Amino acid sequence: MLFHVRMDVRIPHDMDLTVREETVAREKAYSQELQRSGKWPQIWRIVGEYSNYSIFDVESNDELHEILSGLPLFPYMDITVTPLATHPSDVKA
Ligand SMILES: O=C(O)C[C@H]1C=CC(=O)O1
Repeated sequence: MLFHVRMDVRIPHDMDLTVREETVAREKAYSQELQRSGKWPQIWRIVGEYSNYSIFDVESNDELHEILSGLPLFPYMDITVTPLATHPSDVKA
């Protein structure tokens, strides 16, 4: 199942710098492990924003929720999930 996910990062300005750097480093490692596994095949920075558009390829809504809620930055993100279906005009389908 494919999902389009928008993540808007909203780290509080008063967060301790060391905690912020450690959390962002853990986020990067978590994300890259999922990218290597194939569960998170695409991630794109949205120009001019601390936000990304991502594609997830997972087995279920529950799996996606588990992945997203495990993001170290999850408490500091607004997340919008859009389920994707095959388009009838897609030449690859
Ligand atoms: O920077 C972001 O867009 C937030 C987050 C998603 C993956 C990652 O490494 O950081």
